[in-house]
Amino acid sequence: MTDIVADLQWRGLIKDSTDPDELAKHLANGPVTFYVGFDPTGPSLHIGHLVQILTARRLQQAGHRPLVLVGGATGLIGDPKDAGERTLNAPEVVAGWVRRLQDQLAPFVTFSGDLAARAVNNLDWTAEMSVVEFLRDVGKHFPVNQMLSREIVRARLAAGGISFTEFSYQLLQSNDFFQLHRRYGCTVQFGGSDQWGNITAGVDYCRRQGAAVQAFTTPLITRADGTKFGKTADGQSVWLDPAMTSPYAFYQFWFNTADADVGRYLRCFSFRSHDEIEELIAAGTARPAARAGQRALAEELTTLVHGAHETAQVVAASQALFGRGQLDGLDESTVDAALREAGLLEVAELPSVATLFKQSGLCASLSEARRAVAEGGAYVNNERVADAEAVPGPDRLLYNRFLVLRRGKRTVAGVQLTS
Ligand SMILES: N[C@@H](Cc1ccc(O)cc1)C(=O)O
Repeated sequence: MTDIVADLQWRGLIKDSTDPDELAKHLANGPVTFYVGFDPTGPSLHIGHLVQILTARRLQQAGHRPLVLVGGATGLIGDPKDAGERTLNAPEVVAGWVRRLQDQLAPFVTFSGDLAARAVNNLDWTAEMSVVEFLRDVGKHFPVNQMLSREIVRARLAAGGISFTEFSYQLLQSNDFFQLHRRYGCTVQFGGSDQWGNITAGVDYCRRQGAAVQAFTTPLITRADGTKFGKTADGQSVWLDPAMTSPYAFYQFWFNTADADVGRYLRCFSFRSHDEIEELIAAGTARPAARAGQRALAEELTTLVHGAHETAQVVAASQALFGRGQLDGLDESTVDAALREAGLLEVAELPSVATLFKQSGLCASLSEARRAVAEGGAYVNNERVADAEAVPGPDRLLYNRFLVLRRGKRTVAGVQLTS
């Protein structure tokens, strides 16, 4: 067995733990069944969940058995958050999200072999519990004064209050840990650092009933410049669902990682060896402009989440857009996503090249556009434009609707003919 705790520590993936030495010993002693839970609060997981998803994958690769929980019950209740009371979602909606999240999580772990993962849903043991059972068997173990001292509860009380529903959430998550211990011998729970309160409540609850369990959290991923991790340049969340965030945008998100962050992100997200990561970091320090670390990170994560074909497409598209490859070989969906990311001008009829360069924002005025053409720095579909007044013919359109405009080496925009 590899020393997974040392590896996780090297990668900066352990924030809190019940006891790091005990945890290391426990995980060194043979296969351990562990769990991590996700609540269905929407139709897709996002990049903020990736740390937990990949930590589960790492633990399985290190010889442990994952229980991947999607909270069909807890998703109906809502984990209290700073922003205030959540609105309850309809049970059918939550059930649909449970299925989507289960499908989304499945590719990251293996469901066969000795260490086969298991998908679990806390609705299976929560729905059947009666109120009397809940209050007698679970509630009796939870001192309200301790629950009140939790940071999130204090914050919510100070900000006006919290419903009994959300206040009770931690009892459900605690009961999950105990149920998974009883049913499958689960002895470790981990989650994001915001889960430490729920997780320690569960550890206490299990231990009171004689179950020897341990837990840890992964840290919140931060950016060196203080802005929130997980948003694209234009402030959109980065979702794992390709219909919500295109693989192209997903790739660009990683590719745009700041030099100050890339070393930390490689450790935390990449499955490369420590040596390979150190080499990429050293290469980045020597030649930051080559963005070797960013490229490696973007390729690896896009492949993990969207597969090799999509990754090859987005890499080809990001090169082709900037004149370093063929536009012809790209899938229509990739062209669409890439141009949307670059900025897409929609027109009902094609005007002159100069007008396109102005309307797309690549040039500030028609005279600037004419100058760009005269200087040989204006391209349509990677072909240098000779005549600023010429109107591109329909034969120039990719997939009968797109044009790629480029000014110089770096600035690209798309045109879509909408008629
Ligand atoms: N509370 C977790 C999800 C979760 C739900 C149930 C559990 O047993 C564990 C985790 C979250 O909001 O992210």
